[in-house]
Amino acid sequence: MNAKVIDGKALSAEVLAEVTASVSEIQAQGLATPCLAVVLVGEDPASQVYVRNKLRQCEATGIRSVEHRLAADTSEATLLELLAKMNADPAIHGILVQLPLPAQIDEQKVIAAIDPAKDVDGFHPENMGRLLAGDESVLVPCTPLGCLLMLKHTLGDSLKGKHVVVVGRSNIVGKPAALLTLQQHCTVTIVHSRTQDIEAVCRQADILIVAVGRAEMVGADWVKPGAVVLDVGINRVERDGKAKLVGDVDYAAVASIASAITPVPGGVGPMTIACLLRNTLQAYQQQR
Ligand SMILES: Nc1nc2c(c(=O)[nH]1)N[C@@H](CN(C=O)c1ccc(C(=O)N[C@@H](CCC(=O)O)C(=O)O)cc1)CN2
Repeated sequence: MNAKVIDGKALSAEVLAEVTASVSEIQAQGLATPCLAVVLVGEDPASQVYVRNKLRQCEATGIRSVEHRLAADTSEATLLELLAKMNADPAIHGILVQLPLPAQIDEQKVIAAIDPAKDVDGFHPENMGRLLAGDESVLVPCTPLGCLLMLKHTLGDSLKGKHVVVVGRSNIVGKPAALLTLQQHCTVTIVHSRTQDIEAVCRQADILIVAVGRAEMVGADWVKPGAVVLDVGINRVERDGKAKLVGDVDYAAVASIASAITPVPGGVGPMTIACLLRNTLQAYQQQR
């Protein structure tokens, strides 16, 4: 079998085109423009790239953006003060704090300080709770939402009833990906570093979503022939003396037995940013 490549760049362009059309309509009606505030603390090179791409896509879709770049030694109190100001500003509809944060700042405290209505990352405990309760109007984390859109695009109605195995149990990807696929009537299993015979459990999956942060950990012997594989990992490795980006899945090996697979780069990553802008539009519409 040679897997179909699920093209995240093409699908994210479709999502962004829909956002652009909605923003144009809002502007044509003379309404306020949707606005996203992005906060970056420190100089992490990967975070700088992601933030730059987020701001670029805001511009391309017509969404207004406000950028706050804070020094790496910024105190938690200063960041919380900034968030309180943005929560109170009616011209800002979405707030995003780029993760990871420097060690002196408590990530959970920061996430909890964002107004849930403006939490376009969907990380706030109130939004996580609403997702758990099956509330379909809640803002949900962008990467798992991107995964869901890719699965709907690939499988359509046949997604229902499929056995999804999610590898990884993070709050940002693993747990929400499990809840979103459960909402689509899938049968869901989460596996993690302490799971016994993890390969055997993964081999039962019709759909395998891998988000562990370990380069090429999932080989062909983890995958049932014909399975759909979504690779959320982004790992920078050195191969033959050159820097290379690889996922958590051994792409060449797994593509030979899966029915469909996401590449790295160009798979789930671009969907994350497209879904952020989709969430910003949703937050705007829900605040009106
Ligand atoms: N506040 C948030 N912080 C972080 C999130 C998030 O959703 N919200 N997710 C990740 C980083 N991230 C977005 O912020 C992100 C990661 C990767 C990509 C992407 O497009 N990747 C490309 C490769 C780009 C590269 O060269 O590195 C791809 O896979 O094709 C977009 C967004 C952690 N922090």
